[in-house]
Amino acid sequence: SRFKKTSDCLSSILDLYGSSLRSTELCTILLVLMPILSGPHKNSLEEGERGMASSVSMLSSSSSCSPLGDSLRARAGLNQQKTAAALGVKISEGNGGLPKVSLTSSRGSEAEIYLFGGCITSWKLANGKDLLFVRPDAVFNGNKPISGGIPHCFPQFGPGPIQQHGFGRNMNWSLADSENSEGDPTVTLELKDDNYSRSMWDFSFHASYRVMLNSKSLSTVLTITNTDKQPFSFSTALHTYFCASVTGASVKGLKGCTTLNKDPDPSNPLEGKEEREVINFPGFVDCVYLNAPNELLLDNGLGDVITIKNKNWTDAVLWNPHLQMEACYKDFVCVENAKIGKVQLDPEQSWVAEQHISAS
Ligand SMILES: O=P(O)(O)OC[C@H]1O[C@@H](O)[C@H](O)[C@@H](O)[C@@H]1O
Repeated sequence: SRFKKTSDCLSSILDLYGSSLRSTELCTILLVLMPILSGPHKNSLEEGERGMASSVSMLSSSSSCSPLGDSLRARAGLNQQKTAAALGVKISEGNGGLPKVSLTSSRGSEAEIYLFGGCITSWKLANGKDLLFVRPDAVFNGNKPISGGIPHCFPQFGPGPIQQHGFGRNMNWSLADSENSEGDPTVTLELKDDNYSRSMWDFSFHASYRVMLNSKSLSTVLTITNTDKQPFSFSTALHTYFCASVTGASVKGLKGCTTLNKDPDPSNPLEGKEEREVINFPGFVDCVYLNAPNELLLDNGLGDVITIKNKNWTDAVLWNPHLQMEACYKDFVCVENAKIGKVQLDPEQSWVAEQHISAS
């Protein structure tokens, strides 16, 4: 419904699905759209919308992919028996050839997720503004975690016995499912233990990460399930990098929380209490907030106020590296939903946490 001209609709369909359409499917779409383009109602938006709706329903019931699509689907871990990705969900090669899932809402917002690390690297509103930040030193080589967007810290926030922030951000997640509800796409990614994870943390687990894009919000549900025969415990976080002007950025909602301040000594955090209503980023900031409320407000200093709501992410972290990252510290702040205290799971038990970020 956002297209004024049916030809714009057609070119958008081709952009989104061109590489995965069979010629017969393409012909069907053209057959539906041609009468609208050339017929008596060619200037009628209503007719254009109807034409688009029927094309769309055919696309979503399509189940075939081109060879390129098949190889990407395989790399994405997509079950070959399943139908093609849902409307508004596209799998392509991203930076460094890594599989990338692009979400496009019919109301114009967009998001990108790299399966490597299950990392959401971009969340754009309909006006094209990206609210997430990827550091200029980020590498997309499938070895090092992607520095930016929303990396996972799992099964350790850190510091701790295994690598800083755990291994969830440098393993390949797979795309388990995709759907579309009234124009808004949702995908579910999955991660399971393998030899690499077991070399550091010898447990069998299943992680599911549901990502829902709406016109003005991006929501995630993370579910960790113990698939082992013995109990395990973990800590975790969504290490969200937001685009910001660091001199104008501020966070509200943390007054009264117990703080573990890693400044000046990260290995020996100082316990305290947050007294400020509005927290700014005047220099190096690295602080854990225990028992944080389930709603924070981030003014990114760039004209957006972002509401960060959560369920069951009991803690929060603010981080800006200041001069430790001279090249980019002015352009982002991290506001992280976290679970710093260990979650204990018995076999077959699950832990679920939701994050909902929306912009106004
Ligand atoms: O691993 P990254 O993305 O560089 O982030 C590192 C930082 O992540 C923050 O969450 C920690 O509180 C910091 O102590 C740490 O330095």
